[in-house]
Amino acid sequence: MNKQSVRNIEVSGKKVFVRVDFNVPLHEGKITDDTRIRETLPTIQYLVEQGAKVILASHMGRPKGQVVEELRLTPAANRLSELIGKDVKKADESIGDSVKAIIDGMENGDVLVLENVRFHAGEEKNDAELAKSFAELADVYVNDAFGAAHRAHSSTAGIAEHLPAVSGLLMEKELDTLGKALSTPERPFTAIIGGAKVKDKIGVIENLLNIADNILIGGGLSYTFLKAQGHEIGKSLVDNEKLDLALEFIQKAKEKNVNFYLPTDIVVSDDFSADANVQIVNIDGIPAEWEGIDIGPETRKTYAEVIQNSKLVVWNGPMGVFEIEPFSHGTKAVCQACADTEGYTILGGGDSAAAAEKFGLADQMNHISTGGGASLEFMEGKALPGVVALNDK
Ligand SMILES: Nc1ncnc2c1ncn2[C@@H]1O[C@H](COP(=O)(O)OP(=O)(O)O)[C@@H](O)[C@H]1O
Ligand SMILES: O=C(OP(=O)(O)O)[C@H](O)COP(=O)(O)O
Repeated sequence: MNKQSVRNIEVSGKKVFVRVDFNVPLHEGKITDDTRIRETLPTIQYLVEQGAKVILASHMGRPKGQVVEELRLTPAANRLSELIGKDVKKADESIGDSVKAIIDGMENGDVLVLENVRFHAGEEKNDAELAKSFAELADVYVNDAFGAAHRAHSSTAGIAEHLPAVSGLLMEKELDTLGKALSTPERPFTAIIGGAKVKDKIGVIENLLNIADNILIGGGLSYTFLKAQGHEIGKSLVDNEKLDLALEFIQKAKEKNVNFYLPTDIVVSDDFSADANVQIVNIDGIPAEWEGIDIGPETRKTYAEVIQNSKLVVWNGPMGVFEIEPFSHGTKAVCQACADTEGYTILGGGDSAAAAEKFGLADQMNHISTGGGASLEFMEGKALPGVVALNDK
């Protein structure tokens, strides 16, 4: 990576503002998955060991510039304290005199979690005044929030104009792993794209057509392609504005000798529930009132074989509605193939990571990215504002 890391600068005795992504899932005030907090521990522990005053800032959810009680960072601070076995202070604000007073009372090696930065409306606008107010709290800026690196906000981009700005260890690991894998991919390189966010994900396929050997399409994304090819897709998820683009991608894949796989059979259902009627049909047999909900057994077999024979696999997005057991088999088969292959496997996207956890296969992936949108934008070849803002080596 051509950006300076926290290991390249002196932090001992310094006030270090660390932007982390503690945007973890919460249910009734309890954290249901603390992966993002655990993944930040190497940076936090490094700074504590170096005797820095560690000031952590994060967003949580999308409070739109208002104080939303349920989106405070208190549960994250408490969880962090348990994980590092050390008292963690928590501020009720993220800027201003009250925060400065807390920081003035910090000893070297102390850790403070600021309040949700998105309680200030300026954060998402990359407001210059807010960025200055964050910068006033510290001597050094560290960005370890890979999950938010695709956002140009005051705490991810603007603040870097005022302080020496370097990457944290998680940021470095994510960029190195994704960067190495995609710049000189081991071949055959297979990309698997699924999930429901058709608009967000279709763009990544364009760049993958330039670098992958095989592209496997599944999940809700499939039906836009199948419809574009003239198949009846019933009530399946579709983005009618992307039909031409879908056809263009299929054509480009042919020109570039990329093997572009679409499902050949589908699990369809007449309702979005576990006790719905279910059928397995080939792609010309989707009944008009039914919905495609998972890839079928033949597709699963084909996809698993491609994955087994790959040297690099990048997977983003489930193959079906895996949350409901009868529709989880496609995602499970792909996940199992990723676990079994000797190739290097990279998994991105919150739901895909949750699926791997659910099937007990998460620890068999080589890298699970903490960024969904961020890893997608990285794969699209876009510059990430939170990285661009850091000091070059
Ligand atoms: N055929 C389908 N129809 C509707 N929803 C689907 C289908 N296949 C998968 N999904 C849904 O897609 C969601 C995940 O999509 P997405 O957010 O794009 O993935 P990720 O979080 O991994 O990036 C899951 O909740 C899953 O139920
Ligand atoms: O959870 C996140 O995004 P992700 O679900 O795409 O990984 C990040 O914390 C960014 O959050 P945002 O999409 O509200 O800017």
